[in-house]
Amino acid sequence: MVRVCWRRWQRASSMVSKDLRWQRDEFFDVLRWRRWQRASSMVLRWSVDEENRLANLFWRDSTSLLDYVAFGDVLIFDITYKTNMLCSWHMARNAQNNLKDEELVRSFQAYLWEPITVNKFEKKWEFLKDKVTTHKQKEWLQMMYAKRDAWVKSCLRPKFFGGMCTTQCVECMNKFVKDYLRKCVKMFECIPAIDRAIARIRNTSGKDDFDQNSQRNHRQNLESMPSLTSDLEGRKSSISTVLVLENRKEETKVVNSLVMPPKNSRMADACRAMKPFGISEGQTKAAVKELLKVYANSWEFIIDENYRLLLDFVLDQKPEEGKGVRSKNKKAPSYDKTEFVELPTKRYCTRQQKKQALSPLEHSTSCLEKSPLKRARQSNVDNLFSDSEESEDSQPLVRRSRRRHQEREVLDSGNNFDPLRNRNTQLEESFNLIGEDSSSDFEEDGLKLLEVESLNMDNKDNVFDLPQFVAASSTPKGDLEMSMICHSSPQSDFCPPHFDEALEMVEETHIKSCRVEECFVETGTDSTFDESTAQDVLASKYDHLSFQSELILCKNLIKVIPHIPKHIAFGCYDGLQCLIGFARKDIENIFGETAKRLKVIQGHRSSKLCKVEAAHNYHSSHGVIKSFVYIDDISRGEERVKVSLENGRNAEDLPIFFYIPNNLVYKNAYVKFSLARISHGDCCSHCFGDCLTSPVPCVCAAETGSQFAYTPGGFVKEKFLEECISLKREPKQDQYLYCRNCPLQRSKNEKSSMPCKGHMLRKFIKECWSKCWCNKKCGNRIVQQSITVKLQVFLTPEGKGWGLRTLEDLPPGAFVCEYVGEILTNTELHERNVGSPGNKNTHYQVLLDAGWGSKGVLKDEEVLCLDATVYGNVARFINHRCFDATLVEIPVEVETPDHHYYHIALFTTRKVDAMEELTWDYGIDFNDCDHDSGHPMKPFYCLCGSPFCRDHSDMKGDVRLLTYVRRRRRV
Ligand SMILES: C[S@@+](CC[C@H](N)C(=O)[O-])C[C@H]1O[C@@H](n2cnc3c(N)ncnc32)[C@H](O)[C@@H]1O
Repeated sequence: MVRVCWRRWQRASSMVSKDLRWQRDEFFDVLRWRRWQRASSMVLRWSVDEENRLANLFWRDSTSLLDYVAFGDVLIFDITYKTNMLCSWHMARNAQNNLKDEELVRSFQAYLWEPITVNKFEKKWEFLKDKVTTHKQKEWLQMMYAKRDAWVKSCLRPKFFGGMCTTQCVECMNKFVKDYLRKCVKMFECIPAIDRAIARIRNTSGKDDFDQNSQRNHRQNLESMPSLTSDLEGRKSSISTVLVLENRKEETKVVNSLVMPPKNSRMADACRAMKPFGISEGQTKAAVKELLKVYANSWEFIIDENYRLLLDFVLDQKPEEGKGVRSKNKKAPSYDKTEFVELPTKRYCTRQQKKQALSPLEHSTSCLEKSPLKRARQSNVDNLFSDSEESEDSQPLVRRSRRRHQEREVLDSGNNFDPLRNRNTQLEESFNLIGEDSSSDFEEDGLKLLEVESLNMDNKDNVFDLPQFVAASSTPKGDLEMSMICHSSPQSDFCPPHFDEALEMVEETHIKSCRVEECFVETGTDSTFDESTAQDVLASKYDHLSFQSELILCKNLIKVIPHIPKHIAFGCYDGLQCLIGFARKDIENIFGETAKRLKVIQGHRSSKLCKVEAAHNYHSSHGVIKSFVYIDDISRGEERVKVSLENGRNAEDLPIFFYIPNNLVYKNAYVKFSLARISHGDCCSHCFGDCLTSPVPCVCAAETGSQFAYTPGGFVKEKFLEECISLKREPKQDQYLYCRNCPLQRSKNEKSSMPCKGHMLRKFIKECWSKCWCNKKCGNRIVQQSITVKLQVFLTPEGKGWGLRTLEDLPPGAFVCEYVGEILTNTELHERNVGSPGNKNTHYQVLLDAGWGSKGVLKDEEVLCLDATVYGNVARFINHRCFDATLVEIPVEVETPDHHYYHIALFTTRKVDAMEELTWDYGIDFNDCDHDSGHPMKPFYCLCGSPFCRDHSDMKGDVRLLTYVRRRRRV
């Protein structure tokens, strides 16, 4: 049986002949005249694109609504029809012809059938490229990628397409509807034509129903009487005279009175049936009375087809006539009639009622909740019901923050392909057009619909505790990550902070330019509840967020927020070193066999966490009890290899910082690498497989004189390494660049800014990356592979604090690690340091000044530096050594050829033995008395021990002595 109901016509404007611009007023005049005069229960929504052409059109009538509630059927027109869009069905077929590799075809087709976000699309595309084995495959995929604008838009999640999310043709329906449309038909001619097609379908399905019913009735009639239907009535009328028919009707009434349920129960049934549509008992009764008058007190027409007549009757009441149809206290929405042709509907119902409306379909409703896609549909049902105004007890859809981001997006004037931005613009347009509260309009994105109670600041204390700690960061790829850690003692009525409020808070304090495209809540608990109880508690707390399906409960705090840097918290407990925040299981993993010998102090009774005496006491050779701290992996799995920490000498305070494997953008830094925004010009389409094996080096090698900087073994080539080292060790005057308007001096805000002190000209390496067509294991991707060397943080004996050493022998030119931290603008760094007493932060700050002076005046947001004080990786432990350091830093471009942002990669300068300390020359001028060199790391008394040490300060000896004494005392 074909049921047709919601009709959504995506890109319907394409039906208008190309040079004919969309004449909106003309169209709506026609609509008003043709349709809206007749059917006041119609709902119409549309949005227009930048050129004022119709982009989306959606309409439904009362029958469609009934059908949708009952069957969920939607008619979608082929959105690829006469557009530049590619049909996914045809694409899938072409993929088979061109790729000729089952796995590759399957991966490609996944794009077509699975809903996806822009970022995920780009990320997944990388994997696809990795599977390419022939040039033909590469060429075809390259072509499809270039044309992605024409097909991926419709795969983007999550648009409501009535259960469909691709550009696939609805072949059977298309074929049917096509017969009703002529070529180059105008829009306003098109709609009646489609209506005719729909009417035909309904008629056919009605006839099918009739035939089926008749057969059944016939059988039933043979057995018993009570199967009188309107169909039977119809048949009677066709074979009887008027008189005979009247007699039959009288007989029918008598039979009805015998077999039909009593009047009261019929009325109650009718009220129950109308309730889901927001029609009150009073309204139903009034309407039934009217109908009974018309139909000579016969209920059969009213009951027929699930009270369809009754529903139509109630809905078709004009507002002024609709006694009781609309509740008195509701105001009519103030539509601009010139824009919005007719009141879209007369249905008003509460969300509660909406839920009830679906109660006959309880089973399917419960399924809806489980599936995001279905939930999207559910939200559209909701919106359909509430299309003109919100009922009193309905909850506003909170979209403040997201909309704010959308506005920003609209302002953003990048020309690159960004379907999401276009979509948002259209949506905003549609809101304006309709001129009603956008929160009650149809949702473009069911998955993101946040049905959140509106925030009542006055009542805040009762609603939630403010988060103890909020951290936000955005990755260079544009993702926003936010972490909140709250106390959750079992006694308190714990409620997680309001999501929207927290988002706003973070936005105010941390983020200026983020886009929230996806909201997933991942949460966990450290409570003593068992997992399922905790799950229930959290689910109930987050119930108002409608996030149930995304709620992920993790067993312990370590995994609470998996994508957020982990805080390695160390502290002192009764004079012993403690690790706080580790689960017992993790401690056991770390300490393995020795865990049994550790004194594990159970932490708060509320916690699975335990405080661990990490100081493993043992007797030294002198009979002194010493403590030994060993941590298996300070990166906690963020790196590919474990990075251990060992403190075998004394109980020095352990470092406190958040381990991050990649740079984070703090606030204003202009580092936005959304994959979707990188243009073709910035990526190398000649790459293929492993670029190092290619006879002709790809464009990425241009930076290093058309030769790759790496050997096939993954080391920096000797010659290039030598050049980098000598640039660093013996810089010549002509190797310095001077800015016309030095940002370092500028940030000091002094009236008479000092001239630039010069920035060293450095050699860059350009690596292939995600957008290139080589595979992930391409030899020209070394820094991106992150750390592969076994490293250990240890306490230096000379008094330099913590240091880093290698646990394996390393050849010259080996990549050790990247210096990772927060990316700040120089102004932000300056502000941060001014606010920190004694400039404590400066120990971990590095400038990204390799390209300064080569271009014109740098804008503030392009003047960048890294701060690893709070967020950093293992490189923050690398100490300085004058001149003959074991490491040299080489700027590496990965995502962008623009030199204002790059990665600081550290490579060995020579062969380094296992257990040898890794050092690099910070480039500090120790003799700069004013500390005005511009280097963010302020000079210290250098204890590098190099024969070429540049620090000739007399104090050095005293510092060494002090350190020695301090250490002796501790021991
Ligand atoms: C990037 S951190 C290196 C890690 C640091 N040692 C720690 O414990 O975290 C830089 C700081 O380490 C210390 N440092 C590094 N190299 C040093 C050296 N050669 N002599 C003395 N102190 C040094 C200085 O305090 C400097 O500000």
